[in-house]
Amino acid sequence: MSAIVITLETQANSSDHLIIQRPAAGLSLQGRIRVPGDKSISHRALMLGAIAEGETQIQGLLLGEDPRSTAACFRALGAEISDLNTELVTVKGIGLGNFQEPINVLDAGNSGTTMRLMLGLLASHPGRFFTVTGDSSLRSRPMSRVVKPLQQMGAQIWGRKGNTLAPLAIQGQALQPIHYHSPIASAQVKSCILLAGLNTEGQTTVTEPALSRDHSERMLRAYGAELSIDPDTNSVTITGGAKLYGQTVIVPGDISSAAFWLVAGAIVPGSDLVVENVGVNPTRTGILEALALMGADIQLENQREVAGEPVADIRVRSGGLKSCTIAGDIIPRLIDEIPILAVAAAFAEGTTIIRDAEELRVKESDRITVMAQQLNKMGAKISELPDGMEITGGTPLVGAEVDSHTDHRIAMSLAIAALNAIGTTTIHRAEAAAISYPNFTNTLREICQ
Ligand SMILES: O=C(O)C1=C[C@@H](OP(=O)(O)O)[C@@H](O)[C@H](O)C1
Ligand SMILES: C=C(OP(=O)(O)O)C(=O)O
Repeated sequence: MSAIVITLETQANSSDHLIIQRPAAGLSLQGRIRVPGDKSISHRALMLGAIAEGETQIQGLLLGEDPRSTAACFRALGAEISDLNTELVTVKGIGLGNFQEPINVLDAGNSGTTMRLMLGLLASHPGRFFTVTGDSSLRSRPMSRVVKPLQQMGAQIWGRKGNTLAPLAIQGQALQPIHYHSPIASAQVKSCILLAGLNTEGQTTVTEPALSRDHSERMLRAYGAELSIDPDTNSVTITGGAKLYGQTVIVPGDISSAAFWLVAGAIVPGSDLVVENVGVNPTRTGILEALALMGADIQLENQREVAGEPVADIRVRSGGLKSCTIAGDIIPRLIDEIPILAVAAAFAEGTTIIRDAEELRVKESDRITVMAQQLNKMGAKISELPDGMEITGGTPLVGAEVDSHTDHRIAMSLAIAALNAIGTTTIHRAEAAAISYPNFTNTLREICQ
């Protein structure tokens, strides 16, 4: 039985080709693995640590490019953040309202979360001027979704294309509280307004059309903010002016990263994998529900609560998958997992429909178009819908030359598809994985042994 060959080749332009040569038979995935820290929680631990009084200690921080961008921005705003490459990261907070005016542009890199959440804080710091930018992907992503409500609070923000695109310039102001009815279920929009509200006298409320991830709400409370939540209307109200105090944050493994292994274990015959220590906050577990609908054999073991977030070990064993329909309120609870869900659907019997996911078009890439194009190169049958995809599974995939379009979730989803495709797949620009999962290729090798 020949083994799988996984090669990472760095090109002259310093981008990587990930080459996966799958054996004709005999591959199964085995082992107990861990995934890196949750990206959403990592950003928030750094940000709230920076605006709190005293010291925050963070265990298990994600060392991906995105949280590194957050750390760099908040260092420039005055917080003392220790070396990120250590087991315990400490943040010496400067207290709410105390940002220093950075002497240069704040660079959020590839991270929408960094830019949108930070904008809420910057806009509400009177007397300071800030400029923010990002990489070419982030500079093309819509910022009006946060700029508009911040302007309703009195913020002064300027940007390209009618203040909708970064680079943005912000003249900090004392803001007015609002009740904002967000047209989209977005944790970034919700968190931006809550952070602006934190630094604004009075009560600021955000209502969203469906519940998005609630890490900000949980962590703001833990740091000492006054928050009330109305689950019937998906509304959160924050009372401005509270002092935050440094906390110990233990970051669980990221379910969005675990999703790659859950799908890999479900589709590669004979597999039995356990992903340990994964955050299973109910606002993030849509992927588990979707895979259950598809008939995947997934079990939660050792369920517990760690530092205010539910955590479990997740076991997956391979088995035939069937198609399903994913739409409506579940979408925000699995938004980042749709690329890998498309891979699962390509191996499932029947036609899977994904709808209400137009947000995918404004992520790091247009994830609807890119996933359809790239997986179709491998022989998948995916047609685009304006707000999703129609995926007819069951035909074997074959190795091909594919491209991540510099989108981390696309790079990793294509690698998992390659594990179950006949022959050799080359993923161009695979280095994008480091945005949220720096050790992805090592874990891939580990479970294929
Ligand atoms: O708040 C967060 O940490 C995130 C919210 C989501 O974005 P939207 O708020 O744009 O849906 C998600 O896609 C992103 O990866 C992380
Ligand atoms: C969309 C994502 O992140 P962000 O919006 O923070 O760039 C993601 O991680 O898939």
